[in-house]
Amino acid sequence: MDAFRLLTRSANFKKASVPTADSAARLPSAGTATNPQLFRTAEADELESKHGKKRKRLAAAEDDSAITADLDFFHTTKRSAATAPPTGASTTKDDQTPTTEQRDDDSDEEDTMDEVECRTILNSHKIKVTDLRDLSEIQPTATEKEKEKESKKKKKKSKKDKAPELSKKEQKRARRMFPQPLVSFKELRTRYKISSRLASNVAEQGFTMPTEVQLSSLPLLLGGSAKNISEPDLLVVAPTGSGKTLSFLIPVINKIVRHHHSGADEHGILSVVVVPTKELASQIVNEGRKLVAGTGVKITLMKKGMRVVESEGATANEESDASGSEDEEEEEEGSKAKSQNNSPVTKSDILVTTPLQLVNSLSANQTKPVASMPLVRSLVFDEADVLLDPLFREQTLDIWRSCVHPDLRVSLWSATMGSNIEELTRSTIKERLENIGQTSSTLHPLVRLVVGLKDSAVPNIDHRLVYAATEQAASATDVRLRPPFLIFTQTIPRAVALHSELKYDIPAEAGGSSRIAVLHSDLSDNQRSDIMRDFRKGEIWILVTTDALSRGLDIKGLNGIVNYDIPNSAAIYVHRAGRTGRAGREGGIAVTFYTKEDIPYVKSIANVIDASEKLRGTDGAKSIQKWLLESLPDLSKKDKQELKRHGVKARQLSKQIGGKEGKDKEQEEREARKARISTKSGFERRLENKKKGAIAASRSRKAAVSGDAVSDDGSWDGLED
Ligand SMILES: Nc1ncnc2c1ncn2[C@@H]1O[C@H](COP(=O)(O)OP(=O)(O)OP(=O)(O)O)[C@@H](O)[C@H]1O
Repeated sequence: MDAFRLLTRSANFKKASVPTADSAARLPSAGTATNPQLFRTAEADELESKHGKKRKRLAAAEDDSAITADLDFFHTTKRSAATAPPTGASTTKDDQTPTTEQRDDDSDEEDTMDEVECRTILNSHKIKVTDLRDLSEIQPTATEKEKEKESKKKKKKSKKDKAPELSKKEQKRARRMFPQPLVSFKELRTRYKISSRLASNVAEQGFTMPTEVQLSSLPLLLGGSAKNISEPDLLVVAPTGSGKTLSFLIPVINKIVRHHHSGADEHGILSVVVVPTKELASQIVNEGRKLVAGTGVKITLMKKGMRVVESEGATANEESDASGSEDEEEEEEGSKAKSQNNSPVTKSDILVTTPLQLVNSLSANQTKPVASMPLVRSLVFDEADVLLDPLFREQTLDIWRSCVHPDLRVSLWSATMGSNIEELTRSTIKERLENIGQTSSTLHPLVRLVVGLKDSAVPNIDHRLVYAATEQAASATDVRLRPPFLIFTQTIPRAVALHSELKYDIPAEAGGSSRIAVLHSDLSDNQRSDIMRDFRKGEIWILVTTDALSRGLDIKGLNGIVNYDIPNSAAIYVHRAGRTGRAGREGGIAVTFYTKEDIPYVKSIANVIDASEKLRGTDGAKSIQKWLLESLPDLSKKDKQELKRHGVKARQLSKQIGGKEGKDKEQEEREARKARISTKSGFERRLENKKKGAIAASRSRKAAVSGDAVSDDGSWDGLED
């Protein structure tokens, strides 16, 4: 396929190919205001503004219920007078001076919704909250009633005294929860009494209304919304780009502020956030730093060689000074320079890490048993399904088990979650408690929160499934993509090959090859972070990558993604596509090319696209036609697993290039030819080669006549002996 022609159609500065002002204004990169909520009804709007209005009287700030209010995606918003922290506020002591919000502390006390209102709002936002405890623990009174009924029946009909059994429907109903939704960020302070400094840091982000996952998870995690429910362990499935990061960071930070204020003489890591990639870890640390400013809470990115707990042989004077600066870089540099054993124990409250880095640190690079982290109260697994996938599972569970505090709460977050994760979570919670000698009666609830349709792509982006017959077949499509965008391939060699094929095609007037880069896990950490920095800054327009960047990466102005190779599973499609259309932004495009080798694997992706288009509710313009869905073959479970593990077979060869010893040169060349990604057909290349050959032959003939030797490529080869 003529990939570059397709990929850069809008990077070409010819007039005709530049998108119109209208279409450009709709693009994520235009940074226009948007409503970050994906699902809502007029009924919910009415209820939310009714409850919002009560607060408006008390809080002198902007109206939360305005759907069209400007969002500031580029962080140019200045702290407003109403939300600004007091001048000269201490950077370590929080909540010293009363702010507007503090004075409004009691404002929401009586503004409690009834269950019908809560239910209406949650349903309208497609939010489903389920208590996963045993039924007897959830509604002892209901079962008591059932028992009574049963015994009456028994008397009448003289039946055996059996335990009551609820129908599946009744069980589902009994498990449903309707926590009071958070209709505005100001409620964080007024109803949930979070730290005033944290509340003003949230306000400073300029967000006008909570997204679905925020409005439902924050009340659960901050407590006080669901009757008789203490802070639960939480399993969250919510769309990509829906603001899950803020949802877990706010409660984690608030808990630490409270802990600091409680006067507890404990210093060390209190919360751990585990994520699958370094890029995501550093992105979360950046988000976290905005939220912890001035709260006295410290958030740190896990780095190689960092020590996170006191291990045998470490002495107190090896610890870094608690009064030391907040400058993370300084500390990170310091820890890099020293070997792990004599480097100081990191003084941080929140650690953000990939599983392997933390396990290596806790086990002296896996030479000792994994040390425990006795103070950790909050453990967050972001992209939990991949963390609990066999690839990372053991490391993730090691970290979980190493958190031995009895009050530990765990939360698992992702846009996709296999059914096995729920069971694994349940059993690990029980096992951990048994290991630390707690009985199951001390179990707190495990709650599941689902926003929208489980495992589906966001409804606010356009999907294109493009058939390209073979990789070399030219494809005529009307897909327009405007940088910045990401291109995903199945393997590292394919990403490298595609990058080499495309890099010289960017016109010099557009910045040439510096506008395109390739990022994958074989690059060094520094190379990866430099590339990410330049991509975020807009210096790189097109980034070719593997699934290393398919999860979590948040670049608000990303206009689209291209699946140059189809994803290995429907879940990966959801995550790759979800790199665009963040926080409800419209205009993003996800293009997926498929060749005839891919046909057996396309159906699950077509199904995801179909579901997302149904969710959007638009009639007409559907990219997946019914006939296509019906004609695509279904994949067996075994084949699905095989695909997930190894990708499309036809592209596996490229993984092996240069990887096997003892291969003869000819074989390697043959494989390299297969791995090469070409924007020209084999026929075109053969023609070109013939032409080159003819020119070279003619030159050699001329040279022979004049007595000179010229090689095939026209360079001087010297005189023959
Ligand atoms: N209430 C809000 N209003 C507007 N934008 C928001 C809001 N909350 C978060 N955002 C922004 O939305 C973007 C996506 O947030 P985030 O990265 O947390 O998504 P996510 O749900 O973790 O996505 P993914 O599943 O892809 O990791 C971020 O740029 C964030 O700043």
